[in-house]
Amino acid sequence: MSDSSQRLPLALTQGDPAGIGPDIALIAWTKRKALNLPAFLYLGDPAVLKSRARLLGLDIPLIETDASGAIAAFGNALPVLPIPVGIDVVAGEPHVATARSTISAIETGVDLCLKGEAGAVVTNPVAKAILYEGGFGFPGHTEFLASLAEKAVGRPVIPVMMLAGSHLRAVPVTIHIPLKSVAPLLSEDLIIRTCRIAHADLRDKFGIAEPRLAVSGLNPHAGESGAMGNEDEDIIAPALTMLRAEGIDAFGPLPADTMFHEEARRRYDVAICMYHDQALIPVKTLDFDGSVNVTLGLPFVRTSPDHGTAFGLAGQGIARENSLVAALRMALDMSNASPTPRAETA
Ligand SMILES: NC(=O)C1=CN([C@@H]2O[C@H](COP(=O)(O)OP(=O)(O)OC[C@H]3O[C@@H](n4cnc5c(N)ncnc54)[C@H](O)[C@@H]3O)[C@@H](O)[C@H]2O)C=CC1
Ligand SMILES: NCC(=O)COP(=O)(O)O
Repeated sequence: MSDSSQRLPLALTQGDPAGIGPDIALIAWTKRKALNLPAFLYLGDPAVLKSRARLLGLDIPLIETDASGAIAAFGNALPVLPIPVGIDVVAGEPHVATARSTISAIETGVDLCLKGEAGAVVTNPVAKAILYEGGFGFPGHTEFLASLAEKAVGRPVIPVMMLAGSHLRAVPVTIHIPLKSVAPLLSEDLIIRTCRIAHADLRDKFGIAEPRLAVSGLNPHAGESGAMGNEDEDIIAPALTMLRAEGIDAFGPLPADTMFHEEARRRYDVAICMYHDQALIPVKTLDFDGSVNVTLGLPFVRTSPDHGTAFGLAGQGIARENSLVAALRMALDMSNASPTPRAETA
């Protein structure tokens, strides 16, 4: 079964219950022995799991428990901390009525981490538009988790999204904003803070003694000496000068089109990119099934599969569990690297 040294279960949120979160949680559990999976506690509605298991033709025992019972139960049953969704969920048909339960699962996962009852929170995908319709006031998990962390530790928390796969780690400096808002939002300060957090977490949670940061430009050819835009020279380059003065190995701004080929990737540990697609396209193209979305800068560990809700696959038996498995493994490794929730020590 799971790593015998695992002290705390991982808290796995249900995500959007109409998406593939329940499917991949069930499938991962069936492979727990073969994959030597870390034990997890599913936070969500057992009725949704049962009906999804029926659709997938799986006979899976569930056990309702709190975090304290999850590791012992995991070998024989899928441990669930019940969070009812309140309606009959149809696989592949998202409904705004489930938003409260989706959010509540995330809050519960964070709470368990901060109380030292779970080693990490692993989030299944949510449909952002459904949550917005339900009144959710954050672009995604990343910013919501930071807000929950801020309340717990009583100081500002800057979350940094990193997508990590077998070929590439990449961080978008700006995340879920319209492309037209990227340039106005970029600042030396934002780039410096993002790079500092990526550097610190790669060192402390990923065991990279001296992380090398390759920083992209914003414009084609990193601005071509100002002919194709000024942000590269006026904002990114000065930020890198400042970071190097602090002893951080950050270089660039690099033309983004030539920094992701195989030989270029050997020169760095993480690519710092200026916007969402600049970072996520190469990661998902190189390793869609094996990459993980991890939030750096938090006082607890959070990972997630790199993919979304894939509503068209829910209940069909064709969703692959690989990215969730990678997220569970990474969560355990990271929580072993920083076993004490920082809220307790703040
Ligand atoms: N962490 C999160 O909560 C994330 C949530 N999303 C949300 O997911 C929703 C759908 O987004 P899309 O852009 O369509 O991305 P998506 O990742 O759900 O789907 C993209 C393509 O990959 C396939 N796919 C995704 N996961 C798969 C898996 N495990 N096995 C096999 N095939 C898989 C889908 O069928 C589709 O063809 C959106 O509402 C978005 O906001 C997207 C990314 C991350
Ligand atoms: N494109 C990545 C994504 O949507 C995940 O965002 P988050 O919910 O982890 O903030």
